[in-house]
Amino acid sequence: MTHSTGTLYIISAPSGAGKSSLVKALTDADEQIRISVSHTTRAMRPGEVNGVHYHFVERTEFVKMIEHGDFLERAEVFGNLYGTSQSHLQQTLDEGHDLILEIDWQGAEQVRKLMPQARSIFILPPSLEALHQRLTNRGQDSDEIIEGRMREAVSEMSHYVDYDYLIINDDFAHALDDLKAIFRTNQLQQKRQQQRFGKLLAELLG
Ligand SMILES: Nc1nc2c(ncn2[C@@H]2O[C@H](COP(=O)(O)OP(=O)(O)O)[C@@H](O)[C@H]2O)c(=O)[nH]1
Ligand SMILES: Nc1ncnc2c1ncn2[C@@H]1O[C@H](COP(=O)(O)OP(=O)(O)O)[C@@H](O)[C@H]1O
Repeated sequence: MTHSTGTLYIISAPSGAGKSSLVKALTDADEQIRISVSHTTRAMRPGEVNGVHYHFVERTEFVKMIEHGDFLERAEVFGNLYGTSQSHLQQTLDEGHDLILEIDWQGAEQVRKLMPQARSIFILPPSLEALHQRLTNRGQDSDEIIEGRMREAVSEMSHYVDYDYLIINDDFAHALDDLKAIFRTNQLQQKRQQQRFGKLLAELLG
């Protein structure tokens, strides 16, 4: 009997680098990979759905959740609170699903300490100009918000060295192939470990 647990992935990137688009394309192609839905106090964007893109909550509710110890990790980003709730996280992994946390570098530091087996991926844009262009083309944030995100981008990007994998999202299809290869490689490693574990257990049990 082997026990198959999924892998926890942390994915970070400066706002607008293409992290959500890449993760969506990855999970559309592989239904065993799940995305964790964070809680946030930021305002909902047009087209966003509560409970799908985020759990949108008031600051008072978020603070209550902190006090109850509901979060695995949390951080203040661009003046809003974001956090990963503990509920369902371990259950999803135990069911054998890989789970993606799309979180910033501060959250990544907290998760690495708590779950050192997590794999982390950083996504970079090809240039700051391209990043600005993508934030503008996305058409969901005001100029003021875009400028704020551009100011934070360099500081967020300076943390890429702490991650296991680095992807440059220049051509989308290439970046998606890189992302798929990371998951494929880890899934193979996981299978090998399970086979070794099964063999060892069979030997021990005779
Ligand atoms: N620490 C932490 N960061 C998060 C979480 N959810 C989202 N973020 C980060 O918050 C930042 C802003 O997210 P969002 O407002 O959706 O903007 P977007 O990245 O431009 O789509 C992103 O860089 C995310 O990595 C979370 O649960 N925890
Ligand atoms: N490789 C790419 N080339 C051009 N545009 C891209 C690329 N990847 C993503 N985009 C676009 O850039 C914008 C920001 O992408 P998004 O996934 O929302 O970024 P993030 O989640 O990192 O903030 C979106 O409009 C998306 O369609």
